[in-house]
Amino acid sequence: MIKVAIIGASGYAGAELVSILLKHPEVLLTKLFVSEKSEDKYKKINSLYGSLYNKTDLILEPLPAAEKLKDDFKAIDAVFLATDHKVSHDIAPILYDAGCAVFDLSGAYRLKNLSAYEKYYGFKHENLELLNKAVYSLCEIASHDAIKNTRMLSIPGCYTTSAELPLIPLCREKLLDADFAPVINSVSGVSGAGRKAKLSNSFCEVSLNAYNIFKHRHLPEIEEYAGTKVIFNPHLGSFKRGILTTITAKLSAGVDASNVLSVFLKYYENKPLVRIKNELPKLQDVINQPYCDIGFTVSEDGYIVICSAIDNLQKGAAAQAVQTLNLHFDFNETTALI
Ligand SMILES: NC(=O)C1=CN([C@@H]2O[C@H](COP(=O)(O)OP(=O)(O)OC[C@H]3O[C@@H](n4cnc5c(N)ncnc54)[C@H](OP(=O)(O)O)[C@@H]3O)[C@@H](O)[C@H]2O)C=CC1
Ligand SMILES: CC(=O)N[C@@H](CCC(=O)OP(=O)(O)O)C(=O)O
Repeated sequence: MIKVAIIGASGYAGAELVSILLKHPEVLLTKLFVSEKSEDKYKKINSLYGSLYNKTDLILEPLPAAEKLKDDFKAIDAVFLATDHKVSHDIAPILYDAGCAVFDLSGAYRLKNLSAYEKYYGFKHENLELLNKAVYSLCEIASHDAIKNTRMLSIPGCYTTSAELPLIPLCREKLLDADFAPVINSVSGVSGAGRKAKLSNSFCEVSLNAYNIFKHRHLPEIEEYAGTKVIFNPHLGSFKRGILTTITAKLSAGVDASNVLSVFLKYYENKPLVRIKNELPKLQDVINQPYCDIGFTVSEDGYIVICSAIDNLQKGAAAQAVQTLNLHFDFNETTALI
């Protein structure tokens, strides 16, 4: 059994982690943390999330101050950071030095392109040594040896997971016309914005609208890992969870639907959490599930439209983080997930 802690456990991604990890036979969920000044400190997590009633009595503890953090985490094998990017940026090195395997769900350790942190995240990255150790854990694509051999695991973004799983194979195998930047339209449920109340996420304000076009922080992440310029159009939808992504691209000359299917099967046939479908995927098939469903259609004149569907809190966050933990500790990849 490994001892596991979650920082940011009262948030949407953190609570999803609790729910998954309670089912994990190799994990002893030991500690849950919120910020030092949290309104929820010392509450039971099951008082915030009724679905956890009778499943755990764990309490949300205030995170100790930085000076104490290293000693307090020496007995912990793995820690999940379900915290804001800057919080993760600041505390990950301390937890790493305490000897923990660190699974960071934020964007703080995803990009190797340093200038993107200032432009898209609004802070200068100051932990370059740890950033160099971080492995970007898109589990179906990343090297499993790399995931095993580092203790700094950076979990991909939610929109990016839904875009990169279809795009990376097609870009790597040069099936897409490089002169035509793929256009990615994604619609996310409101839980993607986190649990804290904000006017833009309140019931009467949420509609269906695009936002942050050309400046969303997942744009540099998709471009870095798919290796292509893209146009990324995120949308907020009036539903709780899930992301449906529709990608329009132009195929390279001579490429047809059978070539696309062969490449998807080459990458994903033996990957239990990516399902290649012969129809366009639906959100309802992946909600509360750890899967990414992918389907596509090709026009007679060589364009392709690919759709992917994930649950933002599962394959887009907590399930992918647990999948990474499973690979890191050599457990079965889907333990506690399916
Ligand atoms: N929601 C989603 O779909 C996805 C989220 N992510 C990423 O996961 C992370 C968490 O997201 P999400 O769950 O939505 O966010 P929430 O806002 O729902 O939760 C944030 C959590 O962090 C805690 N927290 C805030 N400040 C601190 C601090 N200084 N120290 C310790 N804990 C703190 C909050 O509790 P309190 O404020 O009470 O202290 C809360 O538990 C973010 O980096 C996000 O970008 C990634 C993929 C998808
Ligand atoms: C609907 C909504 O607001 N979604 C969030 C993205 C989800 C998220 O948490 O971003 P990371 O995956 O980078 O951590 C946003 O656009 O900022």
